[in-house]
Amino acid sequence: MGKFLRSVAVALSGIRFAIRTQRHMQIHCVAAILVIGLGLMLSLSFVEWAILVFAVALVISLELVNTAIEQAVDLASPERHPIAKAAKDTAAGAVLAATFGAIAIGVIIIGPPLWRLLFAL
Ligand SMILES: Nc1ncnc2c1ncn2[C@@H]1O[C@H](COP(=O)(O)OP(=O)(O)OP(=O)(O)O)[C@@H](O)[C@H]1O
Repeated sequence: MGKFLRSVAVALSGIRFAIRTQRHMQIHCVAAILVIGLGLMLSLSFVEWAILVFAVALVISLELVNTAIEQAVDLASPERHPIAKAAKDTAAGAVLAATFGAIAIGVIIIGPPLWRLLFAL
């Protein structure tokens, strides 16, 4: 296997690890599938797709980084420590901030056409 393919394979195994072990990652993936399904139903514009895909990718990427930080902290500090807590809480905060942004983007982009579809206005 070439160097590039090996890098892709290890990155995919990291994603699989996060999906297998992190409940929040599973929730983000289900939400991403729902958003993409709704987007296909509502025939969004290219710009709307670009913004939605970016928002979804940002949340999933930050959840992966959060998982990496949790693993590294557990390895470096299996005992409880205020700095370990700060590292984990801050990483979780990054995911939360991106999730709020993605929800806002989803409501702004998907809300109006979904409303029209459901209530035929
Ligand atoms: N070594 C530690 N020292 C101090 N506080 C910790 C430590 N490990 C975890 N915590 C605290 O417990 C919280 C939960 O940590 P945990 O490792 O269970 O991750 P989590 O937030 O439950 O992530 P997930 O459920 O997505 O795996 C952390 O956000 C932190 O506040």
